[in-house]
Amino acid sequence: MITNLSQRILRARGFLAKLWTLTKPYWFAKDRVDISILGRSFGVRESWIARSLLLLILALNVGGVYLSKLYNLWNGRFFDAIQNKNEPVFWHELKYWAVIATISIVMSVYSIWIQNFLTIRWRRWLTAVYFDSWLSDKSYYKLELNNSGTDNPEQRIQEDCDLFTETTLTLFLSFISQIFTLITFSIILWNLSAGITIPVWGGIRIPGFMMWVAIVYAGLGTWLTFKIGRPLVRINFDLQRFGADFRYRMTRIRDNAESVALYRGEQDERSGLRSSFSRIYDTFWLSMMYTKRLSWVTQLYASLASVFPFIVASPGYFAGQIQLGSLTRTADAFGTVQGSLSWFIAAYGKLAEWAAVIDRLTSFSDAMARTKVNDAARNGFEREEGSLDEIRLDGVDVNLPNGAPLITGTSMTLRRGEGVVLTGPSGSGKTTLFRTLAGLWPFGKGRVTLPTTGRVLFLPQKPYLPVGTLQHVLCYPDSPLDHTEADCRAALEATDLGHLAPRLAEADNWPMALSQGEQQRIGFARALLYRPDWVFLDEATSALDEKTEERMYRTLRERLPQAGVVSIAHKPSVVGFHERHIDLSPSTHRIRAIDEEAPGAAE
Ligand SMILES: Nc1ncnc2c1ncn2[C@@H]1O[C@H](COP(=O)(O)OP(=O)(O)OP(=O)(O)O)[C@@H](O)[C@H]1O
Repeated sequence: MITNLSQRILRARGFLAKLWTLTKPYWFAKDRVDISILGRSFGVRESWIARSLLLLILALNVGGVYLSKLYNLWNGRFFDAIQNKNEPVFWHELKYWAVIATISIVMSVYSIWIQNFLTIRWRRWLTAVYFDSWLSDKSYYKLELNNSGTDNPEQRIQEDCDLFTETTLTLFLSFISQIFTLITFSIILWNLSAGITIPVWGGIRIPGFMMWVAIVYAGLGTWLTFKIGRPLVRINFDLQRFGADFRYRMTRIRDNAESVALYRGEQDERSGLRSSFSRIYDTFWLSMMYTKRLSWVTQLYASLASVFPFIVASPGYFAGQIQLGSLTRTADAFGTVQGSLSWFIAAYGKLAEWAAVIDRLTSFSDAMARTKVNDAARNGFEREEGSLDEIRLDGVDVNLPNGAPLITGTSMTLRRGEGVVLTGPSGSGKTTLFRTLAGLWPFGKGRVTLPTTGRVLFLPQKPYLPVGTLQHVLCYPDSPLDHTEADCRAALEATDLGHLAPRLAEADNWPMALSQGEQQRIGFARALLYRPDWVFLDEATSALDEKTEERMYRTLRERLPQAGVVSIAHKPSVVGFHERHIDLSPSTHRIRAIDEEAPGAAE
């Protein structure tokens, strides 16, 4: 479903096609949700709920237009009563007004409430589509690896999904309601125009005269707005992007607070933040300039609109052709028709922002879809499904993204239950070989045979500690509910972290609260809980003293005797904890694997 959306957006050409591909799936979504009515629960399609809510809002809007029509008629009666000094009718009409106003207020309040309810449902759905797509097939990783040019996915998922759903509904509903208004009031204005004669050449009568004036007036305003305001679309796009970049810089500082503090990097960060904000500042200036130009037009247009119908219709009034009530009704109807025809002008700012949001969301989907397509096409490795007990590399070349060779012609067999250590100079490609085994690295060729079943755990030098309680951190990537508190305590004890056991239920900023060595031992504790069939350790004991390192490896091997243990290490001490040693060292201009125990296995 998710990938489908991205693929469809990728194929869609043109703004409207992209808009439709982005909008349609929710309104036809097959997902079912439970709703509870009078204590009974029903499973209903999300799309049916969405359509029903939309219909309800439309019905309220049509009701609102009908009330405006009643108000227009009331306007005529009310001002005629004033002109005729008819006090009883005046008070009667005021009571009538109070009823219309009350109904109108109740309808508006509920229309807004239901619209908000629909917006948050749609936003929840779309946001889930985006974060599912971002998390699936490791897109979040590949987008960064491929340097896809997609900036700040988190902003697109959080802010753009919000803006898209809210603005689409607001614009659509206001557009539809303006169409209803336009039809209703065009008829009124057309009929009222019948009484108006243009005082030239002895008086000319043009059917629907005021209606034509409104069309010309609104057409002129729309054309001017479009001409002047067009650059605002691009400017809004940039403003959102620069805002997200600025926020991201600060997030990086927070995430690396300790390093920045130790380096005393505040000066550099400050100038980075300044220069990042200066882009926002400069772009905002541009936005101000165009908004000012646009405001000249829209303000003049709006001001003129309030007196314009009086000016055009006044000759009829002064000539005694129409009453004061008809004049005010004509002005009201003209204002409403012209207001509907000027929808584009009023909505221009929002439309510009909306176009930018659609562009950002669709380009994000494009990038995800492309990553998935390209990854499949570019991945030169032949991946074969093997038994749980063996991992094999046959004639594997690992390249850099630019195609330069990193490891060439490597063949090796890793067996479950055995410990293998990979060593080699810094930059020789050890971590990249791990990435290849994890299916993250697409650049290269050769046959990689991996088990399809079983559990695999990678322990990097700096383990990832998610936000949450210590138990959550410890159990990751399992759920904290998958392991009992007693198991977690035992895992902590086994990895010399017993002092943390009382804090299992505590939520803290764990990357800050734990030392590097403690974080690495959390990795080992995880392995004990996760019980993988294969464990890959990438310098996972670099921060540990030799004794602790030995204890960790011994515990790991004793507690998980069936697991294949594959380590990358620079420290010579680690070699002794493994049965085999593979050296990834440069030989002439190439880097190749030498399997010490099975020299024939290496090319
Ligand atoms: N995403 C990437 N894009 C471009 N080059 C990369 C990327 N990742 C790694 N490299 C390059 O690949 C080479 C091997 O990196 P790798 O991390 O595999 O080395 P390593 O042997 O694990 O090094 P170390 O022992 O220092 O950790 C390095 O020259 C590195 O710059």
